[in-house]
Amino acid sequence: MRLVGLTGGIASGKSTVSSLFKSAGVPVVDADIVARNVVQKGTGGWKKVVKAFGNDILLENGEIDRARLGQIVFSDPVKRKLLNSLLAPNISFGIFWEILKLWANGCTVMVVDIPLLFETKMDRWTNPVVVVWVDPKTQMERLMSRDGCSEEQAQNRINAQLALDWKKSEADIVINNSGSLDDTKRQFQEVLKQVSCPLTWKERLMSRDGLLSIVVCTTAGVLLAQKNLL
Ligand SMILES: CC(C)(COP(=O)(O)OP(=O)(O)OC[C@H]1O[C@@H](n2cnc3c(N)ncnc32)[C@H](O)[C@@H]1O)[C@@H](O)C(=O)NCCC(=O)NCCS
Ligand SMILES: Nc1ncnc2c1ncn2[C@@H]1O[C@H](COP(=O)(O)OP(=O)(O)OP(=O)(O)O)[C@@H](O)[C@H]1O
Repeated sequence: MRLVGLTGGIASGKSTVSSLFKSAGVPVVDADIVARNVVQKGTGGWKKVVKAFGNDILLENGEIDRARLGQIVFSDPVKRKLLNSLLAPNISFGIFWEILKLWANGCTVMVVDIPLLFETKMDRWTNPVVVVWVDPKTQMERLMSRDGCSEEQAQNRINAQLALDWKKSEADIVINNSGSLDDTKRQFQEVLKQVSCPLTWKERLMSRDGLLSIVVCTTAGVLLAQKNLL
């Protein structure tokens, strides 16, 4: 199995690239969706967050007010660390579960879209790591325009993550998303070729069918050996 790590900075274009992967038939595990699911009303994650941050972060219907919680954690590193530590186990398990389901379905190449891939050190489980990079000015403009936030709020969100240039330096593959969507799509075609190249023997062994072959061969070997010994 090949686990492709997809990461970048906030509003650098990860979701845009992950949609391209999905359109090309490559399944994507989206950590932002997992992170949303684990704090749905009544879940264990929801209970932990409400206990730590109080009822003030709830909407009238009892769901978490994400905008409110975002304002709190993106302007206070201590509170952000608290939220991260509370949710990390739930998010990691959720991601693992989604990967396991795809693996059990026989999927051999999948993408995990994790904004905090390097920050959470999950990059050690993925290969190759694709970083979606964007120049700082464009990142700021796109973030402010998409989220309708001020420059200060946008800067706080950018500062909450490791520097995008550093992530770029650690990447196996970089997609420069500073230009047009067509430009990104062109780069994506090359990336798709790279991530779809034949699996290495290690990746094959890690896939469902590879592991099944090992189990079948080992069982047959043991049975044969026992028969010969009798
Ligand atoms: C703070 C919250 C409530 C804000 O929700 P909101 O709907 O406004 O944003 P959303 O979840 O769509 O995240 C948007 C982007 O913000 C960035 N981001 C989210 N959480 C964090 C964080 N803890 N630290 C740094 N950046 C973050 C990511 O780039 C993400 O793609 C939410 O992001 C959250 O619960 N974060 C903690 C969970 C987490 O770590 N998520 C990242 C998945 S690896
Ligand atoms: N090449 C592009 N040209 C113009 N706009 C773009 C381009 N790529 C992405 N965008 C826009 O920039 C914004 C951020 O892109 P996107 O949501 O894909 O980023 P992201 O990295 O997934 O963000 P987040 O970290 O918040 O999840 C979106 O509004 C998107 O439509």
